[in-house]
Amino acid sequence: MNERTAPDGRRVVVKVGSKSLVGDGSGPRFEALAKQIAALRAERRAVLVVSSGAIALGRSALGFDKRPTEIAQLQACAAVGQSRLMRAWEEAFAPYGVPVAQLLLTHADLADRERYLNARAALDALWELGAVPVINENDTVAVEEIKFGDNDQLAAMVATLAGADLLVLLSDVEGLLDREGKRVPLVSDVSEALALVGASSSDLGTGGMASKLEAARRAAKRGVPVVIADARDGRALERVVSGEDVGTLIAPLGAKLASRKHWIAFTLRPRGTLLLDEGAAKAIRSGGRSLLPAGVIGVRGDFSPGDAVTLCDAAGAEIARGLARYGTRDVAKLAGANTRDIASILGFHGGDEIVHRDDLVVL
Ligand SMILES: Nc1ncnc2c1ncn2[C@@H]1O[C@H](COP(=O)(O)OP(=O)(O)O)[C@@H](O)[C@H]1O
Ligand SMILES: N[C@@H](CCC(=O)OP(=O)(O)O)C(=O)O
Repeated sequence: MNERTAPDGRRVVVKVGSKSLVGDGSGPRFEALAKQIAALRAERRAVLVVSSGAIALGRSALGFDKRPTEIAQLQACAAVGQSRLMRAWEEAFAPYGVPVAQLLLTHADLADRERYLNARAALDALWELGAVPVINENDTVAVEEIKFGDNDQLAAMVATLAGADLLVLLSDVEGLLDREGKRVPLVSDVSEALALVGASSSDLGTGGMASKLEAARRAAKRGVPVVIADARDGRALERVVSGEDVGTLIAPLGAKLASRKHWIAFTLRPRGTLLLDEGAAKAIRSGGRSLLPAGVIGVRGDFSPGDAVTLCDAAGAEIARGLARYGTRDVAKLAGANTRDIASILGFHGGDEIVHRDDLVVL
């Protein structure tokens, strides 16, 4: 596929990287973005911003000349920088009379289905009331286990949460560049595109191009097209939404996963691994089947009933993700057993399946 078509941007998530917001000329960046977003709202589009930059802004306010490495210091930078970041957004939107709303999220907020749905309702209410939500990770309280990874991943999760039909990742590059430094307009195979990627050149951002492509892969599974575009172009967002050939479009391929299944596979973090024998691996791969105890040959990790687990074939290759009906110890006892023996092995019966097909996503 090498032709681009205009994305249907009724609901648009725009992620802006630290370097773009806090590097040279950051004042005009906030203003240029606010102007474009206000114009999109006037066309009755719903827009939300995932904004990085808290740590970078806080770090200069606190006098660090390099990014600190100690977690507590990074958290302090985020706490100081976040309010400056919001002030910059508020000032940029003020001329258009657009209220901005701060949402700080941790992964734990989205890993709980009820909190996830509450966050979705809050976004809908904000849009209905005419505000522009500005989302960042709650870095001040987010320790390693509850981190999203980086804001590219946060943006992909927020795009599916918000039911977006377009995700724009703005960075300080034209888009994905090939080995000759030329812009790649369209990516249909993320794994192939990843081969082009080197490390990020700055100590401001955390993601790099690989992270943007991973985020795009994640969003594409929910049918959301992603464009990586250049924040240095003051009209980039406008151009992307109107379908101009700028940046790199990562087009969704294949069937679109249902919202809950996407959440199981791409928002939840697997707490353990189930190893399957050949027959079970085949049955799961072909789709539409539950995992029964008989096909389990090994279990790793520490999970409870309802936690996400990853399902691997005997060679360790990941096949699927799903919600376990039993915890680690019980799965270990049930491995290889016949379904009718579950109650006698465990002393209770929590369901015939280790992972029910309704809770299972083949990758
Ligand atoms: N093939 C590539 N094409 C474009 N950029 C690349 C590529 N490989 C690595 N990069 C790096 O990725 C960076 C963008 O990621 P990052 O620094 O995390 O930005 P942001 O703060 O906007 O998230 C670019 O500035 C560039 O240094
Ligand atoms: N949440 C952090 C940003 C983390 C991040 O992913 O940064 P970037 O790679 O610049 O998008 C902050 O506000 O500083």
